[in-house]
Amino acid sequence: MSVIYDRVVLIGLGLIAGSMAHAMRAFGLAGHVAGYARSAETRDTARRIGMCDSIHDSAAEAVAGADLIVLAVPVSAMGEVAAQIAPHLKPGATVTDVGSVKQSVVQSVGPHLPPNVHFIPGHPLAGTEHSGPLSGFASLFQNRWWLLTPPEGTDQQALARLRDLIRGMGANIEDMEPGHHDLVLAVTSHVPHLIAYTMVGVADHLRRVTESEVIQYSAAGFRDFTRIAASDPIMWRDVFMENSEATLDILGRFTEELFVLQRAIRMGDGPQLHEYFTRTRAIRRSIIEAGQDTDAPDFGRSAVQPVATPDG
Ligand SMILES: NC(=O)c1ccc[n+]([C@@H]2O[C@H](COP(=O)([O-])OP(=O)(O)OC[C@H]3O[C@@H](n4cnc5c(N)ncnc54)[C@H](O)[C@@H]3O)[C@@H](O)[C@H]2O)c1
Ligand SMILES: O=C(O)C(=O)C[C@]1(C(=O)O)C=C[C@@H](O)C=C1
Repeated sequence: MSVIYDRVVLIGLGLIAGSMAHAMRAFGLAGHVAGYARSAETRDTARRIGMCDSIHDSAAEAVAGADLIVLAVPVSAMGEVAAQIAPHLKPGATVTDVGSVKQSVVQSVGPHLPPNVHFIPGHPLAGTEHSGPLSGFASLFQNRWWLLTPPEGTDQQALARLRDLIRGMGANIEDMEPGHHDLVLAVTSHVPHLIAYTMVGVADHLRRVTESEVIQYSAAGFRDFTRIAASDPIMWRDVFMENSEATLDILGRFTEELFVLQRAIRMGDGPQLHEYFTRTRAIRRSIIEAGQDTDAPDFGRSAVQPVATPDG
């Protein structure tokens, strides 16, 4: 593949920036990848593993002469970082971010940036429960969505170039309005994480009653929850602080549904439970058929299993 940007700088050197660095280098998408993180320990680790072509001790030095600047820090730190780099940006450069929330990033970053740079916010829908400079890997974005929220009047050339880079890392792109992004992600990512955190919290309380049983007999469903609930506490604190409105909206709907199921169980209403679970199973199938769950076994893509009747 050909070089899309001569000089890219990654601010924040964790899972997402590390994965971008590995992908850009593996696919030859950037002439030079520079990096900066606030903590000296993170910078040292990034140097040791050769994550980037150069690691800098100040954000100002890192962004000097860069064609693309990627903000890959927790959402609450985006505004502060934008203020630090703003006076040092090259005219005509593009600034993007990878934050999991978009409205608050647009509000906190946009006002700091000079009018002669292009700001195109983004969000790769790809991640793991791991964080930090050692957690990145080049294939993270393969066949994943990368949402962009370009403001009205965005320079089309700058946008096309950023899209080329993202496609070059293996992702598929969709444009969205920031408010809509935050609502969709509240449903598909933020509230599911909150539910996982809660369920593991419940089990932790129970563990004190049942001693080690929760761990010893941990079933696959619960283990999936523990993986999600092991995600970075700073990142997720920020997601809920910065996307509180959509999260509370979806959480309200979730609670209503939970009460419906709770009542069906209390009333012994098997048909209602069966009808509900049949609907949700169809959703899982459509995700697999759309190729969005790369971990799922192949049967989901090639054949549709018969739906069991209430009698089995
Ligand atoms: N982890 C995921 O699954 C995932 C997926 C998509 C998007 N995101 C978003 O990507 C961003 C980064 O997440 P991550 O998982 O790579 O996090 P991470 O914890 O792995 O890395 C964050 C990095 O930012 C640095 N940092 C923190 N505050 C800073 C500051 N003020 N100045 C400079 N550096 C600072 C940290 O030292 C660390 O190197 C977040 O906004 C997150 O919402 C995460
Ligand atoms: O796979 C995971 O571990 C993730 O949680 C990744 C995940 C998600 O799918 O919810 C988490 C947060 C993001 O902003 C994007 C992706």
